[in-house]
Amino acid sequence: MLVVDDLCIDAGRTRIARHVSFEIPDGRRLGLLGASGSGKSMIASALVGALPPGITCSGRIVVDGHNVTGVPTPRRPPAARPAMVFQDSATALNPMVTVGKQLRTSDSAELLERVGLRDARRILASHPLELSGGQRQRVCIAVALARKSPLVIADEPTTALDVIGQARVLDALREVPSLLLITHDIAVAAQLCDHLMVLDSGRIVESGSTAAILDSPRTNLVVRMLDRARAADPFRQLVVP
Ligand SMILES: Nc1ncnc2c1ncn2[C@@H]1O[C@H](COP(=O)(O)OP(=O)(O)OP(=O)(O)O)[C@@H](O)[C@H]1O
Repeated sequence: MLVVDDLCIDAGRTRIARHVSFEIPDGRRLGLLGASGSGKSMIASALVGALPPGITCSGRIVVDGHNVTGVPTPRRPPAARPAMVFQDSATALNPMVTVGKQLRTSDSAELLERVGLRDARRILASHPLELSGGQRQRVCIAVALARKSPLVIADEPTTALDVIGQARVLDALREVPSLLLITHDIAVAAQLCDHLMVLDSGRIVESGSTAAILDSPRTNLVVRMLDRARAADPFRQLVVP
């Protein structure tokens, strides 16, 4: 269980996140939505204690009963270490170490298969920069799954993928115990998440069950997101998972 209480994130005098509070009870899949620059990735970084230098936070982040505000993941008790899929797969992996060595698990081929990577032997022997962006993105997801953490935080995990790759990754993420999915795409969030939370300029402007938000959005921002998603792909229904 994750509890975030009154989280504020600041870059000097600029406030990036404003009094953000939410919970992820065990078993929940929460989608964090918002336009580019609204503060989604910064909130994710705060949750794993990895804010960039010069960025500060206040408030409280509690994971599995431990107050871990500002504490980097490796220094936390094991139960309070969410697995993180960072947005930039090129920098998230160590370029000098093969995928196989970074996955470090006996079921690595099966994990790669689960995220839609079939050529497991070649990929395990490759260094990250020998892979395509979409392959690297799926390796990052496999690395997060390998941690077997009760909570996975995935920041835009499907942006480099085609629709088939995207579906495989969403299926794999459906299996994790609890999930925070960060995305600007309400159609992706609606496919995977039972609850949604919408951020505008660092402030939560709407939150609730996916069904309630799709049925009766309360803000113009969400109405516009839904209109855009339906116009972009009229064949895909926005359905409640
Ligand atoms: N290192 C930094 N120093 C100062 N400000 C930063 C830094 N990194 C990001 N910001 C600012 O913080 C705000 C939130 O950025 P963030 O990356 O969290 O947005 P986001 O919602 O994840 O956007 P995107 O969907 O484009 O990834 C932006 O205004 C950005 O300019």
